[in-house]
Parts: sequence; C-alpha cells; structure tokens
Amino acid sequence: MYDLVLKGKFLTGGKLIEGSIRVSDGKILRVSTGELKGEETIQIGRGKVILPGLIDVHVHLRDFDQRKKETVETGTMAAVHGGITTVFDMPNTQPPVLDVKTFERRKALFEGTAYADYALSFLIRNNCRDAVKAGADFYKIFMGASTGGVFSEDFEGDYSCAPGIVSVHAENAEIIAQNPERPPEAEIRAIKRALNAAEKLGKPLNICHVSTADGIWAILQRNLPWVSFEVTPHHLFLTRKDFEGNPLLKVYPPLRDEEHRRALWRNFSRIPLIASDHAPHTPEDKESGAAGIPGLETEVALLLDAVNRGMLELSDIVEKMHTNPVKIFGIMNKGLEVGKDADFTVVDLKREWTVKPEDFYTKAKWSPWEGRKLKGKVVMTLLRGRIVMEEDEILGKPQGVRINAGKGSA
Ligand SMILES: NC(=O)N[C@@H](CC(=O)O)C(=O)O
Ligand SMILES: [Zn+2]
Ligand SMILES: [Zn+2]
Repeated sequence: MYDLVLKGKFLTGGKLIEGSIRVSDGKILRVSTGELKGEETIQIGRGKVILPGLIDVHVHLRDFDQRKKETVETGTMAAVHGGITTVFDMPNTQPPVLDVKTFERRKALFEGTAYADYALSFLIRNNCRDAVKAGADFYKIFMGASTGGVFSEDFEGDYSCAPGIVSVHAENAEIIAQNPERPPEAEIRAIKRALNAAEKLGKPLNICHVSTADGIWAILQRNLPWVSFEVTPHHLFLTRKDFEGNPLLKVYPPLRDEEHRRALWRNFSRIPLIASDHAPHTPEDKESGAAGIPGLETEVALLLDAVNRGMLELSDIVEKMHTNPVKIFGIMNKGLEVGKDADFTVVDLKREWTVKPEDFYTKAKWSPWEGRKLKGKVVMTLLRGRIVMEEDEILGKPQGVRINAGKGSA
C-alpha cells in the first residue's frame, strides 16, 4: 500500500483550507484540517495551492496517421505539464473513430502510452449500430465540417441514436458553405437547432466551444438541465483582431469581435465547462490553412493570471475544470472525496513566467501567448497519488488509465 500525505493549502467546496490529504494506493484516504501520518509527506510550500486534478473535456490527441501533429504520448505529456490529469480525446482522427474496429484500435493505443487519464469517444455519423456497440465514454457529432471534414447529414437522427452524452460541434453546414469565414450566425443557427433537438429528446448534450453572445444567451435562456456547454481560453482571451494580426490563429469556430468576448465574460459564472479544444497541427498544415490552436500547456496558467487580475476566482477553475466535468460526464472515480483517485494540480499563484513554446511537450510548439508574461503557474501534477510532473519535468512512465464513466471495461 503506497502511502503518501500531501500537506498544505487546498481548495475544497470553494474554500481554501490548510490541512493534509492522506493518499493510499492512488486513492484519497482522508482529508483533514489537522496532521496526518504517512510513509512519505510532501509539504506543499507557501503561496501554493493544491487543486483537485483538472479535467479537460475537449482535446485532439491526433496520433494514428497524424503522428506528425501530435501523439497520445506528446499530447498527454503536454496535459500533465499544463496541470490536466484527465483528457477527453476527440474522434476526428485519421482514420476517424467511426466504427468499432477503430474504437478498439484507439483504446489499445492509449494503454501504456498516456501520461494522463483519459476518456475515449466515438464519432456518430449515420453509424448507429457501431455507436451503440463501441461502449465509448462520450460521443461526438459535428453539425458542420471542421478538421477532418466529417459531419452529420441527419443531426437529430445521430443525436437520438447516441447511447450516452454527446459533445456537439455546433456550426451550420449550409451557412459555412456560403460563408467560409463562419460568421456568428453559423454557430447561433446550429445551437438553436441543437437546443430544439435536446428539448425534444431530453438526452444529455454538451455544446462545444461556444463563442458568440447570441449562442450563449440561447443556451442560458433555454436553460435545459441536461444541456451543458464549453468555452475555450482562446475565445475568452482573444478576438478577431488577434487573428487579423496572426493567421496562425485560424480556428473553428473563429475568434470573434470584442462584443462576443465580453458577452462570454458577462456570463462567465454560468459557463459550466472551460475546455482547451487543444488542436495541434504541423507548421506546414497551419500554413495551408488548418484550423486549430494548441492550448493544454497554457489554459490553466491563463486562468491563474486572470485570477490575479481579479477576473475570476480560483474556485471557478475548480468548478469548471473539475467539479462540473465529473458531474456532467458521470466520471465515477474522480472527485476530491475519500475513495476517489488522488489526482491533484498544484499551482503557484504568484509565480511569474514567460510563455516559451520551445519548452512545450506538445508537438505544436507555438502559442498565441508566446512571449506573454503570466502571473500564475502549474508547478506539480499528481495522478493517482504519484507525482507525474514537477517544475516542468515529466516524471516516470506513462501510467494514465481510462476513466470509469460506467462504460467499457474500466
Ligand atoms: N477547433 C478547430 O479549429 N479544430 C479542431 C476541430 C474542432 O474542434 O472543430 C481540430 O481537430 O483541429
Ligand atoms: Zn469543434
Ligand atoms: Zn475540437
């Protein structure tokens, strides 16, 4: 029984308390405001805070035929480097995860190569029998084409087939066809269609990378308890002006005008999930117009920097990147509770550093925030009681395992 005690300040129930967490065999054994004994004690120093392991529900790890863009290894090293202990892998791979055989191949690929824990997905597009057979942790539907070009001809049919929660790329295919620059209307039209289907079907739906004022208002107004949504750091911190200055910032849905970014912040408290949509491409692919921005190694630090600027609280990060992902996606083995996996993200709120993509583990060694000075950094990541990253070093072998969302053999 490997037994460890983490001592220091930790955030639980939105409150910062001083105490210790006893970990045994990778699980949380006790949480106490007093002293706890263990074979090994890690004292988390002053100025640092222990957060429950942060979860990113929207990550493209590529691999398969796109190992040049990213592999499961490099992408999950980037994850633990950025303070993410569980990643949700997206299925628009080459080949895409559209059948049971490819799902099984992807499942096998992750074993022994992932540095973070992971959730596996299945891409639904007129393939209901395989979708039901695969036993994925979550499902993906594209209403309009994005990277990889696969999208639904019958969104409602695909959504009604899904055996579990669906994450949906909500951009309207017809509008995209007429307006390749994908105006806000493409997202807004698709979100309203998705909400109508969700109202009718009453099945869990998670709307990816919401980027527009009317899009977020439509979701909040409809207020369906089984509908959640994500917002990305690039839509929170960047606008179309940044894209006009740097074509690398091409992303779907596109960076929007300032009024949309402001609308996201005005409704920040009601955003359930922050997810990176980490979408790595090679420099050549970006040159030839590939859409997507890497985000795993900057997302938490950007939010910590914003905490220091008074734009949000530390507890918001825990809520939108730990508590809500666990609740919304039904992750049975995660949570800052006794008996759950001992995953932790240790942050130093006062650490000032400059974003240097050459120090990244992702293969996509560029960032919109290159050269930016940030105040706040992830300094240690623990996965099931073991330190897997400390001060930018990845420690140990890949030991990530599949989450237990009540599916698969996990
Ligand atoms: N967001 C992007 O611009 N690209 C993503 C696909 C997606 O999330 O739509 C990718 O896989 O490259
Ligand atoms: Zn998308
Ligand atoms: Zn994506």
